[in-house]
Amino acid sequence: MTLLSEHDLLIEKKAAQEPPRKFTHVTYDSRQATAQTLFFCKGNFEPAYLNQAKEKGATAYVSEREYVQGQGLTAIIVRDVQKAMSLLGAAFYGFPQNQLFITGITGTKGKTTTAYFAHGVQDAHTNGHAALFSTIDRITGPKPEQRFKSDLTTPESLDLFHDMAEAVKNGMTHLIMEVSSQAFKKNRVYGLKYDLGIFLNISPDHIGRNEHPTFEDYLYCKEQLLRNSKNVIINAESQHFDEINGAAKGSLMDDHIYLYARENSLISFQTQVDFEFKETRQDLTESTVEISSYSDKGRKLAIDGAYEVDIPGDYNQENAIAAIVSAAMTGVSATEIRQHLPEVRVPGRMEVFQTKDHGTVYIDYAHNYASLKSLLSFLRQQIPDERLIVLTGSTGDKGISRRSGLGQAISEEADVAILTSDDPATEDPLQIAQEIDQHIDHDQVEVQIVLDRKTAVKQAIMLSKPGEIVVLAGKGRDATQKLNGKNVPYETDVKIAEDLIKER
Ligand SMILES: CC(=O)N[C@H]1[C@@H](OP(=O)(O)OP(=O)(O)OC[C@H]2O[C@@H](n3ccc(=O)[nH]c3=O)[C@H](O)[C@@H]2O)O[C@H](CO)[C@@H](O)[C@@H]1O[C@H](C)C(=O)N[C@@H](C)C(=O)N[C@H](CCC(=O)O)C(=O)O
Ligand SMILES: Nc1ncnc2c1ncn2[C@@H]1O[C@H](COP(=O)(O)OP(=O)(O)OP(=O)(O)O)[C@@H](O)[C@H]1O
Repeated sequence: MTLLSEHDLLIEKKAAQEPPRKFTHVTYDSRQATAQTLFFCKGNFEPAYLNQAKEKGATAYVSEREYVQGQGLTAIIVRDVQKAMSLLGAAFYGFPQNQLFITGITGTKGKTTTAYFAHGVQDAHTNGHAALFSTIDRITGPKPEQRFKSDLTTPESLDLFHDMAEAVKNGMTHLIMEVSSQAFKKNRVYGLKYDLGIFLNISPDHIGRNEHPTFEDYLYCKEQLLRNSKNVIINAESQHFDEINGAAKGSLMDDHIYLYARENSLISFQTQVDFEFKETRQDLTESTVEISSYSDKGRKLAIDGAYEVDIPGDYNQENAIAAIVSAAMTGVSATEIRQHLPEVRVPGRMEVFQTKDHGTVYIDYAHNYASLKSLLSFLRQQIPDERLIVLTGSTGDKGISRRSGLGQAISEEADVAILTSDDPATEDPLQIAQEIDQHIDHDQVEVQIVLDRKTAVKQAIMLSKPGEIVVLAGKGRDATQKLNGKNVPYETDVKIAEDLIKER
């Protein structure tokens, strides 16, 4: 109760006749309640869930209002249940964050890739004692059963602190986690402080029903990482850099803010950054970047010199720089970083497959303007005179602005577009494809609509000739399709492509 009062969250506590002495479980899902559970009523909650929680043994509930269904239980009425849940969750699991060096990563694009880079290097440095909470998977320990698939980029607070506590129990000393703007908006990470926060970039995305009402709200939520970190690393080339840097300066002294930018970028002439980097070699599969430090605090990290990045794409160099600086700040030497960075691969991000009789196939997660544009313009530079064939769809029920963005990126860079399904959810995939198509310049790009994704993948590869590039965008290694509102198993773009390539 003290914790809630300190944060001005407690409105009232109504104790049951026999108030609980202790709790052995906390949950926000009535189906998971057991004896002596503290139950949280949040989100699209239905009062009947409280009946179920009570039947299963819950002894108290936390909620923004009192429910008749909660009669007989201790009721803890709070101003904001999500905030209360995060604080009480951390306390229930013994404040596991205090025993981990936590690196939080935010940005519209590159969170997962940067998290994998940082994790790969920190895990090697700590002999397997770095945990990872990413969009793809969560790693809470070194054993295979301590690695599982994620459902959200940043878990609900109770799950977050549960998994952190597991990581501590499994001997982990470091945690690298992606922090989505939704996590801040929904207070999944309320009260959590990061040892290090990385801000990669921001561009319009995640605006709409169930997400952010405006871009300003999206930016404000992302900036919370800077306000809750002890040290921050910021990509100075990000759009809205002045606001982002301003948010960092609002809560941190300059000594705790590390800025990086590409050499000769506009911002590198306007602002004193701590690190500049330049590409010294790049091809279709890898690149080399060279870092130079330009401040005392930058020089102290001793990371000047060349690094190999074995995931293609110039934007992955930016992601790698953030990971290199962050690793150095956690005590990893430049030699170790140089050794382990090239070993990192990210499932479903820039995976390259060579065919015998057709083009080179890239499987990537790009699914909005910013990411598809970066990907295609990188590939276009590599093959200025050959055809670039792109397969994409766009998700239903969210990110509506992505449809025009994808059409625009295709018009600017591609020669052929195959429009298909990508989690249409409850929407008609044909209509989504037509919406993307409306934004494609038909004088520049030949368009085909093939709604069955497996057929579309095969068609895209078969259409290509040696020297050309096929991009299968949007799904990475996703093994489900959301069709007609249901999650249906999907072989994955990777498996379909591999099987076809084996045959050809
Ligand atoms: C809008 C939003 O944030 N929704 C999240 C939220 O939903 P919610 O609280 O309304 O939960 P709900 O599923 O409607 O159910 C209401 C409550 O009743 C409970 N319940 C339900 C059934 C029952 O029988 N008994 C019971 O007690 C549920 O456990 C829940 O506590 O809490 C759920 C977990 O408890 C999340 O799964 C869900 O994320 C939805 C699915 C989602 O897609 N969110 C996206 C937008 C998201 O958060 N994405 C970001 C990444 C975006 C980015 O890159 O920026 C992320 O971090 O993943
Ligand atoms: N720094 C970057 N700038 C622009 N595009 C990028 C950057 N890094 C990665 N991408 C593109 O975005 C896609 C998604 O990358 P990644 O999964 O690392 O980002 P994310 O922030 O975790 O994305 P999401 O929020 O969609 O899960 C990649 O497949 C690539 O096409």
